Amino acid sequence: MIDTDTPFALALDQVEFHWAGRDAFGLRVSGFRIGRGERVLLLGESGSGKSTLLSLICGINAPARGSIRVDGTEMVSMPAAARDRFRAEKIGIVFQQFNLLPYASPVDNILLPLCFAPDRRARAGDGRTAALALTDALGLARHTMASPTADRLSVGQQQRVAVARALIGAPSLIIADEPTSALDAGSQANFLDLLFAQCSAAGSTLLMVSHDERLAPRFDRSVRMEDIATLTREAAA
Ligand SMILES: Nc1ncnc2c1ncn2[C@@H]1O[C@H](COP(=O)(O)OP(=O)(O)OP(=O)(O)O)[C@@H](O)[C@H]1O
Repeated sequence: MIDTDTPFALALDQVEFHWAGRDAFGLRVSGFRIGRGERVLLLGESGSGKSTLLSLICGINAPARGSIRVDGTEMVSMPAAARDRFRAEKIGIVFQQFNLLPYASPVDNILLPLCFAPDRRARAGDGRTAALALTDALGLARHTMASPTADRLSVGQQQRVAVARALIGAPSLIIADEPTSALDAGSQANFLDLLFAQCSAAGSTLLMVSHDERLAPRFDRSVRMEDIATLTREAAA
């Protein structure tokens, strides 16, 4: 459900970004907004800049100019350390490659963001109990969660641990970069059911990236990269 009292979970205006050393290659977004509680699918071909855009929204990279507001707070003007703390509190991220710590346990992986986010840690309460409640809801067996290290899990199990890590402590914005790409169609539908249910329970807004248009009907709205962003490429040599 969309909360209209606080209009935007995410607002980008006149954003311009260049990768270091690639001045002629840039990504521009004139305006993009997501309402609180919305579930938005971001579609785009490989190389269209989806992951780059997510890195800007998460504050991992900073644009050369423009405004990026999460829950009404401007991220672009923040010093890098403040931006890192803000990201840990406000944004749960499911990375394309999951980025789990291979030699840490599944539970310790899930608890990791809470180390840098005191408000989120307080919301989670007892971290271990919260982590296991999430993984139960995401369909991970307790014996899987008892694995001493995350690298012993299957890809699908790692994916669920990565989602639990993003959701723990109910951050206001969940960013997921192609989290269903390793799943067959039946598992994808089931995974989205679980993800949506957990986002609703946490009151989190969801922005999910995919190149799979068939997922669009499941979302409140789908947006194509080419409709919100312009890529400027270097001239061919
Ligand atoms: N670290 C980097 N340094 C320089 N250029 C980069 C870097 N990361 C990505 N790019 C460039 O940015 C462009 C967009 O890449 P990006 O990964 O954002 O696309 P994408 O839409 O997420 O692709 P995919 O669906 O294949 O993951 C590519 O041309 C790539 O070469």
